[in-house]
Amino acid sequence: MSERIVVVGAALLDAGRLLAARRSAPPDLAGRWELPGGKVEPGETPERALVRELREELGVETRTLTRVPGEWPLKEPYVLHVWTARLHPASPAPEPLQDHDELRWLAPAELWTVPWLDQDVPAVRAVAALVGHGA
Ligand SMILES: Nc1nc2c([nH]c(=O)n2[C@H]2C[C@H](O)[C@@H](COP(=O)(O)OP(=O)(O)OP(=O)(O)O)O2)c(=O)[nH]1
Repeated sequence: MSERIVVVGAALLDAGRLLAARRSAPPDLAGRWELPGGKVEPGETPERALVRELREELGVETRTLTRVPGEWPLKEPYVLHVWTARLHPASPAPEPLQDHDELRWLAPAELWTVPWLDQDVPAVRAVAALVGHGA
């Protein structure tokens, strides 16, 4: 039986916009857009994993808010869980420090203007439904 590994993704929200991140690696994912985040490590809560990953990848300080209902299969053995998050008021602005080569804050009307990873599309739809982002 294969173990599932949870990947946490952030629906990072600011002023009604959602942060999308373009992956720079690995080659089969590069150029497509995702919700920044990463694997939950053993013994770590998803919320802590998300704060850690966003600090490492984007250089930001964040607060995790609520789980977006649902889970989405990625390449085995990974499964994607998504949490809404916000920047701390004193956080630096996000920068693509690791894993990404471009970031974009998407207003509701812009949500589908980036080529999301195929496996992220249903997750982004669920985020849109939860936060009232035009889907
Ligand atoms: N973070 C993130 N990963 C995703 C998404 N969609 C998707 O298929 N993935 C895949 C890419 C990877 O195969 C896997 C884990 O993501 P990751 O590479 O960001 O995880 P990580 O930072 O913990 O990885 P690592 O470099 O430390 O090994 O999930 C998504 O929306 N966000």
